[in-house]
Amino acid sequence: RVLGHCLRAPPLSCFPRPPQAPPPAHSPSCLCPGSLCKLVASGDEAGSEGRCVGCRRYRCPWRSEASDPPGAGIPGLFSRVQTPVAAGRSFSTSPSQHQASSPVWKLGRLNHVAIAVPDLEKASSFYRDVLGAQVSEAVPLPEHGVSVVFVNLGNTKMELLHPLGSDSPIAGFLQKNKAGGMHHVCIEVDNINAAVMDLKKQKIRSLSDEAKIGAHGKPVIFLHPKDCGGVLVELEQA
Ligand SMILES: C[C@@H](C(=O)O)C(=O)SCCNC(=O)CCNC(=O)[C@H](O)C(C)(C)COP(=O)(O)OP(=O)(O)OC[C@H]1O[C@@H](n2cnc3c(N)ncnc32)[C@H](O)[C@@H]1OP(=O)(O)O
Repeated sequence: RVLGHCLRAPPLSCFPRPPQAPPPAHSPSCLCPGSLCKLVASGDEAGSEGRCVGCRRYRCPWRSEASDPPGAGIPGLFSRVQTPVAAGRSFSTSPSQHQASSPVWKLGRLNHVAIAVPDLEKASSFYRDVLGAQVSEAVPLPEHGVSVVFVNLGNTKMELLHPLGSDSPIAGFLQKNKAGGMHHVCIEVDNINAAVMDLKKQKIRSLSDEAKIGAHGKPVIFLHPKDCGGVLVELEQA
């Protein structure tokens, strides 16, 4: 029910399939038949918006690639012109809706989930020694007022944040949340400047005038949690 997940199967079980799997056969967990995909590809099906009705993928293995929209199928990037989830569920998007907004930037993969921690060594030890994750050394980032430890999870990362310096944003957070807790999520975008301009038009406030270089050496910008459903969102240039 989430963009990129199969509607008819447990999430993530539809695609990608194992590399060795023969593509044409129907996956046991995906009920997407080739005929549906062809209808979608030719634009005959209401709500197609260029995606497979069955598995919701632009690059459904059962459909022709001829009608993929620009940018579709780039690993990890979702088109900005995709239908909101609610409309997608009802398959009601018309082609004219699809063309209404130009895709100036695209949302990508989840880069990391950041956790504010009162004790960096204790938190590192939990992820490394108890959960068995691969954990980095602590990295000081004075320009952000934090020390950071990265926990590698394979498909994404966690970022353990501890205050550094006197005016760290994490210090205030930990005053309110003594045991620590989830601080922000970081999502990649393919064009951070276009994203910030577009979001500004939509009255989503950025927390700095321009992007700064973040923990991975790439431009990042934070969006106000009050404009993002109560979640502090960091955008990072992919
Ligand atoms: C290295 C880099 C990277 O990953 O690349 C990083 O992570 S740097 C990570 C550290 N850097 C940042 O966080 C930079 C962006 N953050 C900020 O500018 C600030 O921390 C704000 C998010 C604006 C919060 O500012 P401040 O603490 O001064 O204000 P405040 O405590 O009064 O909070 C204002 C309202 O926002 C809420 N609020 C505060 N922090 C929040 C958070 N992390 N998640 C969700 N809501 C949050 C508060 O509960 C409050 O709501 P109520 O009014 O309802 O009580």
